[in-house]
Amino acid sequence: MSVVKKLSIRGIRSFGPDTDQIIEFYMPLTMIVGSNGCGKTTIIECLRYATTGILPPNSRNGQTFVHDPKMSNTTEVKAQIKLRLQRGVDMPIVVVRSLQLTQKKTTMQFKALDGVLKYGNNDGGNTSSTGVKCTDLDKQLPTLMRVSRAILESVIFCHQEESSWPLQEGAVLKKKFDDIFESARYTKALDVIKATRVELANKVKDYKGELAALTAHSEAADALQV
Ligand SMILES: Nc1ncnc2c1ncn2[C@@H]1O[C@H](COP(=O)(O)OP(=O)(O)OP(=O)(O)O)[C@@H](O)[C@H]1O
Repeated sequence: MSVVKKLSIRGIRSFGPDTDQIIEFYMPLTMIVGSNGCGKTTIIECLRYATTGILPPNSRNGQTFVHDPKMSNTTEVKAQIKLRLQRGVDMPIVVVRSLQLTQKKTTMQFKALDGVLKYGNNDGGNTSSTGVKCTDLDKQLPTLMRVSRAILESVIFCHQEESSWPLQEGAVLKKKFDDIFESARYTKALDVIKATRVELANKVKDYKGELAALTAHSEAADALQV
């Protein structure tokens, strides 16, 4: 099981780009309470983005996820989300994701920069990697947390705008459940098991043939010696 310990947000939505805002999470429950627009949803969005790399819906590919540069009278905002998790008794996982929003002449340019990943190993050692590609972080985090990306996306850190997916039409619902239960992986694993069984059965057949031939040779050799 993985536990969320600490989240630091800088330059996301209404969280300004000049200071890190730190949220600590406590066992067994942390309640986030605040007035409308104070940033509760942003906290969930940051947790989801940090663990899966999935941007919030309707965020114009990240452009409205990062703090608006105009609000800080600047042309560029560098944002950072830093998340500390705890896996097992004493195995920390730290992920740092950096984002950048630049005001060009007529457009805004959003960039997700390479991140940082640190985690403790079973043998007591530590792995620390900087400049990790976002796509690699997206794959590694769910594996390290031992939670599938689909469950992080649609269940644990489900965005409020997407939370009615259980009421959607059959095909959409089936796709969601297939993703959550990783049915594609299960079907693939079954195919691999079936193919391996056939391959091993053929090998057994060959070995049996070889054994029969060797036994016959051995009996012939014994007969010659007598
Ligand atoms: N790109 C942005 N730059 C700066 N501020 C932003 C940006 N996008 C959203 N905001 C502001 O961030 C806040 C978003 O807050 P959020 O939706 O997280 O609040 P909330 O506490 O969940 O509110 P509610 O209780 O209404 O759901 C709003 O005040 C919004 O105006």
